[in-house]
Amino acid sequence: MRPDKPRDPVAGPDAGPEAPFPIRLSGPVIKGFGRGSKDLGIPTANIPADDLSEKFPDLQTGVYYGVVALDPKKFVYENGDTDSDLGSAKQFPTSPQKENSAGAVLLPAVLSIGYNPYYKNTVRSVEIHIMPPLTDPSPTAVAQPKFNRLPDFYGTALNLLMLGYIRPEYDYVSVDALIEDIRIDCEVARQSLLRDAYRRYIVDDGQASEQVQVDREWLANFHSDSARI
Ligand SMILES: Cc1cc2nc3c(=O)[nH]c(=O)nc-3n(C[C@H](O)[C@H](O)[C@H](O)COP(=O)(O)O)c2cc1C
Ligand SMILES: Nc1ncnc2c1ncn2[C@@H]1O[C@H](COP(=O)(O)OP(=O)(O)O)[C@@H](O)[C@H]1O
Ligand SMILES: [Mg+2]
Repeated sequence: MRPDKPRDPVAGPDAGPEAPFPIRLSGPVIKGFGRGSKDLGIPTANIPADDLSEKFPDLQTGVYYGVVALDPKKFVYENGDTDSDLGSAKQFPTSPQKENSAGAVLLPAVLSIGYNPYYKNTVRSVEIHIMPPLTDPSPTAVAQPKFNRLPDFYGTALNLLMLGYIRPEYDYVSVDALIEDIRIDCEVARQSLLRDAYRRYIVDDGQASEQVQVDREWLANFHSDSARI
C-alpha cells in the first residue's frame, strides 16, 4: 500500500539525470487492457516490455519521468488548440505521409513499468502518459484534474528517454486513490522536467552538452524499420 506521507515535489538531482539515466526505450504503441482511459481517465501508451530484462536486467519496477517523441510520419502533433477535447494533434491513420519538416515534437511524459499491483497483472508492462508541453498550463495542478488526451496513435513508433525515477508502484484502497497518486506523479514529472538540466532535453537553450544533443537527436530520429508492430 502507498505510505501515508506527503510526496516530494521533484525527483532526482537538480544537476541533471544521474546513472543509470538517461535510459532509452523504443517500440510501437500496442494495445493494453483498455483500463487507462476507461477506468482511470488517464490514457497510457503501452510499448512492448519483452526485451526489457535482457537490455536492462537491473531496471526496477516503478514510476519514472522522461521525454517522448512519436514518429511524425504517422502522427503529427500540433500545439495550440487547447479547447479541443481531442487535444491538438492530427493523425494519419493509414498510409504514412511524407516526413514533417519540423520533425518529431518532444513532449514530457510520466510512466509506469511493472505489474500494476492495483490490477494484479501477471506480465510486466510499460505504460506512458504523454503530458502537454511544459509551456502550457498543467491540467493536473488542480484537485479535479483533466488528464491530457490526444487522438489515438496505436501502431505509431515511440521513442522514450527516461530521465528519472519517481517512486515504486503500489496497491491502493480505491481507484480514486490510484488516480490521485498518478495526478501527483504528473506534477512531480513536470516540476522535475522544468529544471534547466532536464528541460534542455526538450528545448534547446544553447547550453546542452554534446551528449544531451545526441540524446535529443536520438529521440527525434525514426528509422523506417521502427514502425513495425
Ligand atoms: C504515472 C503512472 C503511475 C502509475 N502507478 C501505478 C501504481 O502505483 N499502481 C498500479 O497498480 N498501477 C499504476 N499505474 C498503472 C495504471 O494502473 C495503468 O496505467 C492502467 O491500469 C492502464 O492500463 P492499460 O494501459 O493496460 O489500460 C500507473 C500508471 C502511470 C501512468
Ligand atoms: N496523453 C496520452 N498519453 C498516452 N496515450 C494517449 C494519450 N492520449 C491518447 N492516447 C491514446 O490512448 C491509448 C491508450 O489508452 P488506454 O486506455 O491506456 O488503452 P490501452 O489499454 O490499449 O493502452 C494510447 O495507445 C494512445 O493511442
Ligand atoms: Mg495504456
